[in-house]
Formats: sequence, structure tokens, C-alpha cells
Amino acid sequence: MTVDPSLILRLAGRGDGVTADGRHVPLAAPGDSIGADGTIFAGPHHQTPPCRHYPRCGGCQLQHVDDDSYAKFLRDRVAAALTAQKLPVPDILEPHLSPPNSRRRATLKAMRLGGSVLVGFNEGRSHKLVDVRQCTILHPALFALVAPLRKLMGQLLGRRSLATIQLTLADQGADVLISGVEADGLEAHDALHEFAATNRIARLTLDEGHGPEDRWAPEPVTITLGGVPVPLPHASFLQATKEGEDALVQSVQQILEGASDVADLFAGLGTFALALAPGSHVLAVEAARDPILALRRAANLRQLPLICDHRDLYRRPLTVQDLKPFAGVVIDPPRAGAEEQAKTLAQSDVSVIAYVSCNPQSFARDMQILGSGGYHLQWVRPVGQFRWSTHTELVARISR
Ligand SMILES: C[S@@+](CC[C@H](N)C(=O)[O-])C[C@H]1O[C@@H](n2cnc3c(N)ncnc32)[C@H](O)[C@@H]1O
Repeated sequence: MTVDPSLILRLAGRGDGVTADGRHVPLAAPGDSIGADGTIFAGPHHQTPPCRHYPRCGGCQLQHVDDDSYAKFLRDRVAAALTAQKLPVPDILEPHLSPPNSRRRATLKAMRLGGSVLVGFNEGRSHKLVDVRQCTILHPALFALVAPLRKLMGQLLGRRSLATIQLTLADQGADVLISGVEADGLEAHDALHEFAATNRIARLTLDEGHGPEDRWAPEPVTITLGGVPVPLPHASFLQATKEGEDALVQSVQQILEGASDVADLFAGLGTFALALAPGSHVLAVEAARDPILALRRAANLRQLPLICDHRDLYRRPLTVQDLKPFAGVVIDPPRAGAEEQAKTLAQSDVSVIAYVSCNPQSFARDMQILGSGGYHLQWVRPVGQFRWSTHTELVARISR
């Protein structure tokens, strides 16, 4: 059977459609066909992008692609990374896709342009800002703050400054951290107070270049993980959506079921440690001081069987000896992966590993190291928390 050379067969890593004869076509979906003049003729997997800022806004490159094709894209990213390391591709389970408007943490930018103030995301591969009037990914409780923030930034922004606004949805409501403005004086104080009170902000913090300073925090701010409220330090890592967190936790619990002693490496605020601790003894290891102290406080209050270790796993990975007590390990490193830790794990007796990754390439490299120590990759579940972006995450079951 001959294939039409102008038919889009797949999506490349950066999201372009790829024709049967190998051309890369931006904004094309699998099943589209490409006319001689470059016109895209929409096929069965081409959907109407739900956001008016598409395709300018850099956050969502794949809004023109339906869920079937998006899920296949995530699977293909994982398979391609494993194949590049010459590893066999295991069972790739149905991907988790977080629903629209579920993102509970995001970083916005704000600047003046002419007489107006823009608040939004960067355009794709550019420093220009898209002034967002609609957003199909942000949680409604966070998007509701964009217009009030535009007004506030009009009162605070200097003529040439570019401010960064980090939004996180905590148990008590929105946690807002603004950097890149100076807010001295009564007028600035009143503007901040009015914004916080009117919008029932949980905590409003300014970083004027000397570290975060709370300007409004009527009660302690927490994030509940595994049913346990944990004090939320400024700018902490949190899985991007609650639905993504639930999918990851469920898979990790399934992988480590029955393991009585578990190490949670790169533990953050304890997303996995707190979900596992009621049934297992857990050692949580994390390099950032504030989150590991917050986790220790929360776990101690509940008298959970959880020990916290403040430790840099790049410089001092757990040794083979350190790993001896553990039947299971959950490891969730930053984008760079965990090469040094994978080397000692490869020599250890740990029988099952739940590997959570936000970068299929570094995951595949670490899997190669674990494989050389006798571990097998049993299955991978891709995770699409950053819906409609090319950012691919995963959770994998690895065992001896
Ligand atoms: C992807 S996050 C995962 C956090 C946590 N597992 C969760 O799901 O919320 C990676 C974590 O690794 C921590 N980290 C970064 N470099 C580290 C290092 N060298 N040693 C230990 N932890 C590190 C970060 O502070 C962050 O909390």
C-alpha cells in the first residue's frame, strides 16, 4: 500500500507534524494532509483549539491535536527515549491526561507596554508577553486573579521592570509570590492590602531582591499531601495538578505495595512519603532545607513512621550499604535525572523501584545504568500534567 507523502503521520518531539516524506509542519495534527502551498487540510485528529491565544501563547503547543493523538504523542516520547538508549520498549500503559483548567501552580510575567500593563505567559520561543484574557489550563481560582493582578501591577511596576508572579493553590486559597517590584510607601502598602483582602488571598509575599517577605498571611499556609497538611514554604515544588499527583501516587503505591521499608529519594514536601507512611516505614531524602523541615514537622505532629534526611543526592547518593534496609525505593529527581544515585541503586539489593520522571531522556539514561545492574523495566505510564504542551512525564515499575 502506498502512503500519501503529504499525510501527517506523527508528531515530532517539539510538536511539529511530520509528513510521510519527512517534512516538519508546525500546527499540523496526525491525519492532516499538506497542500503543495503548505495549506493544512484538517484530518480526523485535528481539533479546534479551545483557547483564543493559541498558537501565540507558549504554554500549549498542541491544542490543535485531539486527546487520542496527544496520548499517542506522550507514549511515542517515552518509547523514543528508550530506543535511543537501545533499551527494549516495555508495556506503555494508557497515559494520564490532566483535565483542562486544573493547573494549580504557574509562573506569570508582568510588564508595562505603552500605556498598559500586560500579565501573562511568554510567547513560544520568545521574550514577548501574551496578555492572557482566557486560559484553558490554569485552575479557575488562579485565573480569577489575573485581572486583579493586572490592576495591582499597574500600581507597583516601574517603567522598565519585568515582574514574576508565582501562583500556587494552597489549602487556604491562592499563595502569591511577586518578584521584580519595589513596594515601599503607604500607597504600595494599601494597594497590596486591598488586592489581598478583596481577593481573599491566602498569602501574599514580595521578593524585592532580599528574599521572600510576607505582606499578608492571615493564617499559616499548608498543602495537604496524603491526607496530612504540610506547611507550604515559598516557591516549593508541587506536582502541577492535583489529578496528576493522584495518578502518580496511585501508581507508586501499586508498585511499592507490600514493601515494609521504603526510601523516597528527592522527596520534596512528601507527596509520596506521606502517601506511603501509614503502611510502610519511610526514609524521605531531600536537598532543599525548607521542604524537608516542613515535612518533618508535619510527620512528627501525626507521629508517622517517617524519617527525614536533609541530603544532597547528587553529591552524596545513598550508598549500597545505606540502601540495605529498603525493599522498595521511589525516586523522583529533577530534569537532569539521578545518574550517581542510579549507579549505587544498580549495585543494591532493592527489589522494586518506582521511578517518577519529568524527562524521558534522563530517565532512559538512568534505566540503562539500572539495567546494567540486572534491573528490568516492567511498565511505564506516561503522565500529561502539562496538558497540550510537549512536556512529557512518566512513572515506571522497575524490578529485579
Ligand atoms: C521533581 S521534584 C519531586 C518532589 C517530590 N517527590 C514531589 O513529588 O512533590 C524534585 C525534588 O528534588 C529536589 N532536589 C533537587 N536536587 C537535589 C539533590 N541534589 N539532592 C536531593 N534532592 C534534590 C528538589 O528540591 C525537589 O524537591
